[in-house]
Amino acid sequence: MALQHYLHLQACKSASLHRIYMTQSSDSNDRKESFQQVGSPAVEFAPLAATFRRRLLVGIGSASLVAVGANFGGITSFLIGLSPETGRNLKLDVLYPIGGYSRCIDTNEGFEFVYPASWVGDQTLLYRAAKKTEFQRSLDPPPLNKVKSKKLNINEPVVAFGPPGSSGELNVSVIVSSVPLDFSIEAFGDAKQVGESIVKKITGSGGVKSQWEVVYSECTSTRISADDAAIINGKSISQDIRSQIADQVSKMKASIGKSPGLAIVSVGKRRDSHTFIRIKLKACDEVGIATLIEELPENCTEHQLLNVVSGFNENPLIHGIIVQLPLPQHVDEEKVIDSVSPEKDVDGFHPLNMGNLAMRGREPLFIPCASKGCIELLLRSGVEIMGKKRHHATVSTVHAFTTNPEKITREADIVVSDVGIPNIVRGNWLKPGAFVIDTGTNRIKDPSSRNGYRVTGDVCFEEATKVVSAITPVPGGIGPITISMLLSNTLDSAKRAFRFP
Ligand SMILES: Nc1nc2c(c(=O)[nH]1)N[C@@H](CN(C=O)c1ccc(C(=O)N[C@@H](CCC(=O)O)C(=O)O)cc1)CN2
Repeated sequence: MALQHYLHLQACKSASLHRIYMTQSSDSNDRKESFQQVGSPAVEFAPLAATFRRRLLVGIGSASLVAVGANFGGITSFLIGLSPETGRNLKLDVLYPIGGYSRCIDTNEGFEFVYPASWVGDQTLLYRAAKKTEFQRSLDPPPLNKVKSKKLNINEPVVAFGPPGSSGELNVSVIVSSVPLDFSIEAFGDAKQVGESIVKKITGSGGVKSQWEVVYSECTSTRISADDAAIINGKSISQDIRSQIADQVSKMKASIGKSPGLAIVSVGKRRDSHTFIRIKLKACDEVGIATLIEELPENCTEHQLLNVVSGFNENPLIHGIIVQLPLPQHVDEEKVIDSVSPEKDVDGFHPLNMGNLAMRGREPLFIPCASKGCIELLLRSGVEIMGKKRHHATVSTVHAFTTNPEKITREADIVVSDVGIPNIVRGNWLKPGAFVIDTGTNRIKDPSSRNGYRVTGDVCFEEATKVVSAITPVPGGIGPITISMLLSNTLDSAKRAFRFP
């Protein structure tokens, strides 16, 4: 959450107005850096900095961002003529100048201010603002590999205004800046005092008050949700991983003329299993991993299934084998998993690999894809996994018979959910600032969607984003990263088989 302050201020010349500096950060790193701005109010107010972040918005000036308003047959100007103060309170100056001043309101950035009505805005900034608004209103889906847009220069104003034809020597600009969570502009005095001290600072006129006069000043505070959780873009992370894998696969092919091969065994007609298999086949294709698929009917015998696995175990073109789970009731899942060669067990489910993963000082040939994906995501996100088991962490497991699961979950810095029940993990189960990985893939009825259902995770996303620092969405979070780990395991297996570095 963030706190916004609006300072509405009209400065009456005669000294030149210089800039009021504010900075708007586009991501959390910027937010931290914005306190470094030398000479800005953010720096001036930095001693108030505590642990959290808020935004300070201070504004004067501006023109053309204001929507062109009508005079409604003279009614507006009539009302304003009766009482300029009432007109200002009603914000009619957005539409029609009052006493030579107009009002600019930017609901996106959360600021508003009044400015000399004759002034004009900086065209480049206006163009950029218009483009941003257009993008936000667009119904087109965002690009798949959306890169967070960063402002080129953190010191750059959001809007800047000056007299027409001038070259900026007299101007008012607005830069939106981070301030500490406990920041309060009221601590600097009432609206008039704050206005005066800012004008004093920017005009450099110290106590020589004869050069200027604050004619109108107002402070308001509004909470805005600027510090919601980071939503991890699993698709984009998985694309990075996949392009590295594709590079290595093509190097392998160029160097030894061989490619990794993955075999998939599917039993029955489960719709979700078929979706997952399709996703896996497509991903293999993208990176150059060859695939073989064996589809068995729901009523196949265990013996038939074991024979298929055995064939793939012997096949030198195959470096990875997965039997899509779950299997039908009449098939012994344990026997099937045990039948996969540990050297080709790219799911990492074979007891030898599981056992080695669990035992200290042992190295499994493969780590299960979802677990490996979680570690990969945490490492790539710069999350320190201190105290963990393999990574020196303390791990607590909550299951169906755990009493008070919310209490245990609330103590965790990293939460990985794999329950299979939509929204079971509520916002109040989570520690503020936690990193949440939601591996649940639950289909819930949704008549408004094309398939009649939609996929959702185990975590109540809307509640969680208000509490945690980062969360993986479903779909598009850990799922695609898990698939990338399957590709990575298959490549590793082929490298081992070919003794390829
Ligand atoms: N042999 C295996 N069977 C199963 C495994 C497994 O690892 N090995 N895990 C799960 C399902 N699973 C992999 O097979 C899997 C789950 C989810 C995704 C995924 O990418 N999900 C998408 C959404 C997909 C959708 O729209 O339905 C996402 O989260 O973005 C991939 C694989 C059970 N069986």
